[in-house]
Amino acid sequence: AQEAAVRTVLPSGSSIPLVGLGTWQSSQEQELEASVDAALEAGYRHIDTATLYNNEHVIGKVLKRWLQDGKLKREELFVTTKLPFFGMRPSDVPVFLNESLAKLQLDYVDLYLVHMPFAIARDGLDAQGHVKPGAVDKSTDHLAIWKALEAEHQAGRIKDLGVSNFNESQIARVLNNSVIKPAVLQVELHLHHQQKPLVAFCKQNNITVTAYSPLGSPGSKWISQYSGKELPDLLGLPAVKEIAARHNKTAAQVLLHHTVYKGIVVIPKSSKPRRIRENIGVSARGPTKNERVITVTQR
Ligand SMILES: NC(=O)C1=CN([C@@H]2O[C@H](COP(=O)(O)OP(=O)(O)OC[C@H]3O[C@@H](n4cnc5c(N)ncnc54)[C@H](OP(=O)(O)O)[C@@H]3O)[C@@H](O)[C@H]2O)C=CC1
Ligand SMILES: CCCCCC/C=C/C=O
Repeated sequence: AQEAAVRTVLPSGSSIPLVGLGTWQSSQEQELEASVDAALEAGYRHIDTATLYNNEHVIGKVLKRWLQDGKLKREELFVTTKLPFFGMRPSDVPVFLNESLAKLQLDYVDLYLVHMPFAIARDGLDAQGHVKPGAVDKSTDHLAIWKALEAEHQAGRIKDLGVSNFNESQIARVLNNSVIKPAVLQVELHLHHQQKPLVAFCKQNNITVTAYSPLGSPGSKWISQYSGKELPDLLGLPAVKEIAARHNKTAAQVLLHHTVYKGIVVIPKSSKPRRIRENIGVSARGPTKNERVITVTQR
């Protein structure tokens, strides 16, 4: 819980805790309620959600209870949610933000991300989660959406703005044509996909990076489905297990530490209280002279 207090400051002056709770694929209500409770008990103050996850109402219910009971102050919390790819028109921004705030039972979110750089029609995904032919809306205008987001920031309903799954040129275009700069980039990032050039670009531009799928999203097929590349079981890698044994840590803690010590935020998802506690038990300090850093070729 001590490490949970480690935060990185964003341009607005707010600060984002380096370890947050991921909640994608956590839609089973009772299980998610217990997970958020366990996370808050363990010292998490950063929760990552999205319109797409269909679970903001559950998170809101737990947060309201903690806030009402006086166990938590709003300013201690850091809540991120995201504009869905079926809401990529400027006029959609207030609609989806209102919906998120109502479900989360909050007056503002700490961070609002454009979830994906592309847009699809509301009914654009098939039952397998694939984009239906013709469903991509090529008229999406990132700058027009950004202006609508800036208006919400101005109105005090969003503290910081950011993007997710954007590449360098997409981020640069927003950077060069905005008043409120993107504070955070959330991307897939883990031992086998360290995103070094993108991280360096973000650092140069004062953008904090958040690593999603920091454990490699074990058990989920979505990374291989969209990238076309199979990820090994990162938790089972011999080097990771060896380091874990040497430091009396778990494999998950080794993977998270490898990202967090570089100042990159991690948002591991778990529905298991024991793992939720384990995942926040990582140190943000860098390696000492005698410690070996794992070097892995990017895929
Ligand atoms: N912006 C974007 O486009 C995306 C954002 N995200 C965000 O990032 C979060 C994390 O990414 P996600 O893809 O969920 O993947 P993670 O890398 O966080 O892996 C989650 C999986 O790891 C398991 N797990 C968690 N902790 C441990 C542990 N200590 N030991 C062993 N297994 C563990 C979980 O199982 P169990 O629950 O059973 O413990 C779950 O199956 C998401 O929940 C979401 O908030 C994710 C993908 C895309
Ligand atoms: C076009 C399909 C995209 C799948 C979205 C997966 C999102 C995951 C979590 O944020």
